[in-house]
Amino acid sequence: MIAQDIEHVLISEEQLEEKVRELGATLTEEYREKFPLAVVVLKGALPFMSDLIKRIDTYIELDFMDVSSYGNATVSSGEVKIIKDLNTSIEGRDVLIIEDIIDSGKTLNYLVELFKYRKANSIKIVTLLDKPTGRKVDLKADYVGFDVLDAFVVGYGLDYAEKYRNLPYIGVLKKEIYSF
Ligand SMILES: O=P(O)(O)OC[C@H]1O[C@H](OP(=O)(O)OP(=O)(O)O)[C@H](O)[C@@H]1O
Ligand code: HPA
Ligand SMILES: [Mg+2]
Repeated sequence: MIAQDIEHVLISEEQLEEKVRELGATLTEEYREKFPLAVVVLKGALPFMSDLIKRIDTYIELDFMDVSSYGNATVSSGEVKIIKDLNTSIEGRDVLIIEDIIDSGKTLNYLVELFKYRKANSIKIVTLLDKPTGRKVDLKADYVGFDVLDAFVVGYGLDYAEKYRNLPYIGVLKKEIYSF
C-alpha cells in the first residue's frame, strides 16, 4: 500500500526502538534532579515523543508547540509560522525540545531564540534525525538519534505533503513522488 512509494527503508522499526531506549536512558540521567518542560514540536515529532517519553524514567512535564515551514514542499520556506503556542510559561524552566528532524535548522533556531527571549533556564534539543548537509543556520542538537544523508525521508512522523507520517519506519521516498 503506502510502502510502494518508498524507495528503500533507511531505519527499521527495530533500529528505532533500540535508539529510543538509548536516548531515554541518557535523558533520564541528564534530568534526574530536574523537572524539565519537554516541548514537542508538532506534528512530525509526535511518534518519536510518544515512544521516547516512555523510556525517560524521571519527572517531566509535556507541552506542545505547532510550527510549520515546509507546507507541501521538500524545501523549507524559511518562514517559521507558529500555529499553536505553548500553554506553559517557560521562564526559569529547563526546556528539552523534542524534534523529529533538523534539516536547514531554521525551525529550531527560531524556537531556541524564542525560548531564550522568554528566559528559559536551559535549553537542550533531542532530535531523532539530523541532516547536517541541509544546514542553512548554525545549529547543533545536544542528543541525536541518527544522521541522515541528503534525501527526503518520511515515516515515523515525518511527512511529505502531510502523507506517510503513519509509516512505522523511516524510508526514502521515491523521487517520482515529489519531482514533477
Ligand atoms: O530544520 P528545518 O529545515 O526547519 O526542518 C525541520 C522541521 O521541518 C519539519 O516540520 P514541518 O515544518 O514540515 O511541520 P510538520 O512537523 O508538521 O511536518 C520537521 O518536523 C521539523 O520541525
Ligand atoms: O527529510 C525530511 N522529511 C520530512 N520532513 C522534513 N522536514 C525537513 N526535512 C524533512
Ligand atoms: Mg513536515
